[in-house]
Amino acid sequence: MKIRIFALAKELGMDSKVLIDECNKAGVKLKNSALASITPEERDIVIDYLQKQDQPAEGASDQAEQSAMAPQREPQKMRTIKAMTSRPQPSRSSQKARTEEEKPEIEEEVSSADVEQTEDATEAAVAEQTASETDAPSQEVSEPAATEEQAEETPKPKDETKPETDQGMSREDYVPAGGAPTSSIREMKPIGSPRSSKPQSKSKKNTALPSVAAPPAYKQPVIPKQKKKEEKAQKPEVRLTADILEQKSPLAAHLAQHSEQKKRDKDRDVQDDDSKQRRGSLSLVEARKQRREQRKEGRRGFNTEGGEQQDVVGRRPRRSKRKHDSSNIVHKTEAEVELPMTVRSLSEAMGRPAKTIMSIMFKEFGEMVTINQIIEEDTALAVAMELGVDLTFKKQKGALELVEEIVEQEDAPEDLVTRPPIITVLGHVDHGKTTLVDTLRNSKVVEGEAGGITQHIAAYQVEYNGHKLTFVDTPGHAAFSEMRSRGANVTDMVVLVVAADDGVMPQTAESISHVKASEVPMVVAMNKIDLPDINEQKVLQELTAQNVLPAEWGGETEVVRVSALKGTGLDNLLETLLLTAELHELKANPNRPAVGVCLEGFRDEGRGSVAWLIVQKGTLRIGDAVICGKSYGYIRAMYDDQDQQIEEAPPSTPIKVTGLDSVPGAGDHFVVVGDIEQARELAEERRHEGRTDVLSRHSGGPRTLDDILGSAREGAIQDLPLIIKADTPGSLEAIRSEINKFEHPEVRVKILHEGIGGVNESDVYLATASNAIIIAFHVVAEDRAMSLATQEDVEIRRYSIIYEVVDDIRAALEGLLRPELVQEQTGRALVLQTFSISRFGKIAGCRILNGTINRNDRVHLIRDQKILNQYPIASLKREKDDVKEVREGMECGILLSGFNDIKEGDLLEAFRINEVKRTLDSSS
Ligand SMILES: Nc1nc2c(ncn2[C@@H]2O[C@H](COP(=O)(O)OP(=O)(O)OP(=O)(O)O)[C@@H](O)[C@H]2O)c(=O)[nH]1
Repeated sequence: MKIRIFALAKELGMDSKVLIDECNKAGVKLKNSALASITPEERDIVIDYLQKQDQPAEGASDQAEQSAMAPQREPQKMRTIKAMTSRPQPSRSSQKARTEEEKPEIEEEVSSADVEQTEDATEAAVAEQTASETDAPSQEVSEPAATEEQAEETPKPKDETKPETDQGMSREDYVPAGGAPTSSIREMKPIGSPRSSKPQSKSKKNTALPSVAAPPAYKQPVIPKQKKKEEKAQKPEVRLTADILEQKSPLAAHLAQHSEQKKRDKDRDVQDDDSKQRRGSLSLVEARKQRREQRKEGRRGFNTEGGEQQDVVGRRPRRSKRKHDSSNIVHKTEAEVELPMTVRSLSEAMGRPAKTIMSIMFKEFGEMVTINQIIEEDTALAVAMELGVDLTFKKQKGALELVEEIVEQEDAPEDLVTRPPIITVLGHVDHGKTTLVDTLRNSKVVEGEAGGITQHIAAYQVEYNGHKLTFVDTPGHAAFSEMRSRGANVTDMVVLVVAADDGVMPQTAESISHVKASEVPMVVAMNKIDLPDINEQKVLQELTAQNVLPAEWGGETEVVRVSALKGTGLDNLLETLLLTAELHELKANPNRPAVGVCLEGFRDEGRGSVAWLIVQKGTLRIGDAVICGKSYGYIRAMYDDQDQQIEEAPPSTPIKVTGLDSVPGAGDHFVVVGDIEQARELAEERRHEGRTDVLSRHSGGPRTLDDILGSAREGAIQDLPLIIKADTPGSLEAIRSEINKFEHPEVRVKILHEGIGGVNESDVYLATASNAIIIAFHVVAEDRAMSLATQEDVEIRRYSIIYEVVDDIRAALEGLLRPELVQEQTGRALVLQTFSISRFGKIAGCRILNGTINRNDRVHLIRDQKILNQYPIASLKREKDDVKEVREGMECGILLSGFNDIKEGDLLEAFRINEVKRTLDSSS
């Protein structure tokens, strides 16, 4: 095979002309053309020549190089290669251990050895080289003889010759693949034979490179190892045996359902296809008929089979295109809206579109409002009037109202259990109230008091025959009424202490008035019966004079003789009290958050703020969060009336507690709330508002004559409570006799207390507690009473002429009478025609026959001369406009509220209701 010069030059990295020159020098005569060709033998000669020129000392290796450069030979001839004996023989084991990296060293050894190059050997080397590249590992494993080893390695020294060949190299002739400059002489290989990359690595070591920039370090591309595929989660082996399927397991059921559904779908598809096919062949009329039938069937199926909707072929039930069903819109004539209100909430409350409200507000007030804008009550009222709606406001409950609600919350009858009675002891000073309580509880309270006069309310519990009784000792009846005036009406019954030696005294009389006003049962304890020279009958007489008729004289009041000092008759008193309590069935629910009253509050040096409380409902426990008036806190410690620490206090238990942040006032209610934060908020709200605690104050009843009249109009009061103080018994008698002349079944004067002398604090307290007014005839009020009256908003009316008193009382009583309601006819209208409008109802087209019809009037519906009923007017229109009034001769549209069966020829008789004031003389 001829070898072209240009190919050889390329192989050797030489210029073709240079190679031709070299060939000529080596004795191989050639034409001066790159296309000239040489035989392989000639090529070997040339190469040999070139090598000798470059490396004269390494002549031995030239032959090896030549053999490496040798063209293809048949591989079977490789066994004829002669091994060089001078070459150091590597041990078998070391050879085996050699790796690819070690090979260059071996090649060096080989190259330095004298190799006897023969033609056969050259051929064999080429063949071996080919084999080594195609199956390199096999070389190392199979090296039967030294000759073979040499044959393997003979191609490698070829790189040693590179520097020589590089000398004549030009860049134009050879640019190695990949652009990296290389000076290695390429070995001659048969066409198509793979090249070995091994010698190239070696060439870098020994070749003299042209002075060009260092090639970039070549990095063997790292082929990412293929990630080991994650093994799929092993699925449990589920075998659906016939048994399982038959057992109707959920899976079996699902599969059955699924297959059934599939089958059904398939069938339907087939049907559809059939119908499509059929449709194609049917005429239009027939097809329509068929579709109609199918729809009918579908509807039937839908209606009857319900759940089997998938079988239905018919069309879905048509939905209404309207967003809102206008028939559902309710146009109210009365509405209640919660404050604060927005246009939206007002619209919802009245059942009118927000747009309408906004347009009214724009027209009437020139206000542009949005749907979420908060509007004032007045504005809302005006809008409501415009729309013919009677609007009321519902105010959101404040925290205080919520507490009040807790206080007044009624318990279910089944939750109630009997509780001890709370008994207040009243009476004149020094008649023995404290001694009585003290003897009952066997302690020495009296001795501890300053001057022996009760300064504070105190409460104690007494046990008798297994029943508990709670006694409240007050400094006097004023305190009792004061408590009552604060709404802290803890007393279930009263023990009126009357000293047998003293009889009924002014404060006794006042106490009686207070008790009567409070309407609690009373038991009289005739005390000091141990004293000599007492007149029991006289005491009974005086009681009777105060309208307290003793039971022994046929009255209702039990009078028990006792000696508080000696302890005489106390059993009898306790029994009487228990019996009275039993009669009144005093019960409370112990299982609810505690509610009660503060009897007294004070600051204790050791314990801080201490409140003397009495539990009315529920059970108070240590740790409860409490609000009491404007004070709040946790119940830190609790003491009973013996000053013993206790953990909880059921209903009717008097206790002293610590833990409140400040000292609460007497009469303040306490309430257990959810947590301390809530208690704090409530207390702060009260303090912030600066208002007197709604719980500790009066219930907000009327205090003046005008108030009384005002509340009377609401039907709240039918009694006129009076306290009459006069200068003389004669004046008192005259006033009483005049007042008693007023007799009316609906109203009456109720004299709570009458007395000679100026108005005192007791009177004011009584008036406060009973919402009474005080008549002061020819007398004035004491300074303290006056200031108290101002403080408590109690009216003290001063008179000097008896007829003025009578006239005012008459006016007050007449004010208490509910006004008479009189109907006034305003106009009549005849129904000419009716129109049914789905959004509103039936509208009567009317003509006004006489008078006027107002939007706020009510209407009698008259049909065939019979009044069917009366209805308010929901809407009054002239043409399309809402109007307030329609006059005689006009036509209008009337919509009645609550009646939708109006007919032509009906007569509408409009009327309004007027309130006419009544007098005591007029018949009711
Ligand atoms: N002989 C006699 N003296 C009594 C009796 N009860 C009370 N006393 C005396 O009457 C005086 C007044 O008794 P108190 O118990 O302080 O009377 P009070 O009604 O509580 O007085 P104030 O606390 O001021 O309202 C004391 O000196 C008692 O010893 C009794 O049954 N017989």
